[in-house]
Amino acid sequence: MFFDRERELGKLLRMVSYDPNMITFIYGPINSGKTALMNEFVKRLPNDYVVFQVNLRRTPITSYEEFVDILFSLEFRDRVKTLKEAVSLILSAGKEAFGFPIPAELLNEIVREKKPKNAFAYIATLMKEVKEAGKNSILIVDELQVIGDLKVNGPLIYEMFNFFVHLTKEEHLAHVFVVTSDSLFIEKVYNEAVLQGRSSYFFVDDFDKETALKFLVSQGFTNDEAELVWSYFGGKPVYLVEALKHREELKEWCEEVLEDRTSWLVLSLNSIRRKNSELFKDILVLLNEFIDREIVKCNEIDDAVFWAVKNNILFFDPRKRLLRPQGRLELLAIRKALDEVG
Ligand SMILES: Nc1ncnc2c1ncn2[C@@H]1O[C@H](COP(=O)(O)OP(=O)(O)OP(=O)(O)O)[C@@H](O)[C@H]1O
Repeated sequence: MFFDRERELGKLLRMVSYDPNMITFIYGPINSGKTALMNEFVKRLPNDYVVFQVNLRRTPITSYEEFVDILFSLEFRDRVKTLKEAVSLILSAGKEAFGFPIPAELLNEIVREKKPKNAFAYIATLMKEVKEAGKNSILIVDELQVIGDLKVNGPLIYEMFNFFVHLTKEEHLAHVFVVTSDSLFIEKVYNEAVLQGRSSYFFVDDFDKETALKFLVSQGFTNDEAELVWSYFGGKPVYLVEALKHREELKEWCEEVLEDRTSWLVLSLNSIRRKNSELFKDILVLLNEFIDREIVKCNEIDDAVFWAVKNNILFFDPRKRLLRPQGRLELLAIRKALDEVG
């Protein structure tokens, strides 16, 4: 059951009705519904689009071979002998193509030579052929940051950024969407010279109050029940969906989830206190800012901010340079945890 996001869907569909020009980074707090939104977007695309999804979160990627494995998914292995056959397979597969079909011989060469450029050149050629056949390519990459440390003749991520610029601004071959919840990654991307003037940012936030309440009421909740859920979880879709399963003992369930999140935070803070008392003090000062505010200005990612963002307690928006809890649950957990450790 997919709910709302009509404004976001309208924007995305409009975006791809023009020639590709920029890489679009889809970002936002954790579990805000980025993946669900992109899935719905794909469903609503007209049939003259071909969507290639590269999901890097499925398995850990620690080598070039593993990266190539994800790119050229097993599903299409050994099914084509030539580029022409690969293109036919894509065109006959419908709107969603999972991975890029590639002749086995070429794949072996790409793995042997360890030159990501060759893999990307092959994909660009495929997309060119797709375009000549009258279809528009869309590339959606989920969790690109997982290859952040991977080096294959230099950092692989830069090779990918260059490839995305080639597909968009230079050749207008494909719309490229990079989806991530990692705001530290977005911060790096935002300051990356190679991406200046070549990327745009699309923010997917939790539902606002009106939408969250509408969703819950549309699923049979009373206004009071919906208000109660909002007071614990704000508009975080994942919890709204979970709340539906706990209607019989709603208040207890809300309290339990908050208790769990608070205990986890107290444990993490106590562990930091033992290991690094200076950092612990700085984190306390930082979290104390949220005692009477929900959002604060942040100009510098110091160690305390880094820790809180890395551990998904806070979310940092690099464009507005704002820091806030990942969701309402985290805001409440911070306030309770400070009572215990402070
Ligand atoms: N528009 C929506 N309508 C109904 N349910 C939704 C919607 N968006 C998200 N959800 C629910 O919330 C869950 C989490 O959403 P999703 O996985 O899309 O978040 P995400 O932002 O991609 O997460 P991550 O932070 O892990 O990248 C979904 O599995 C779904 O149950």
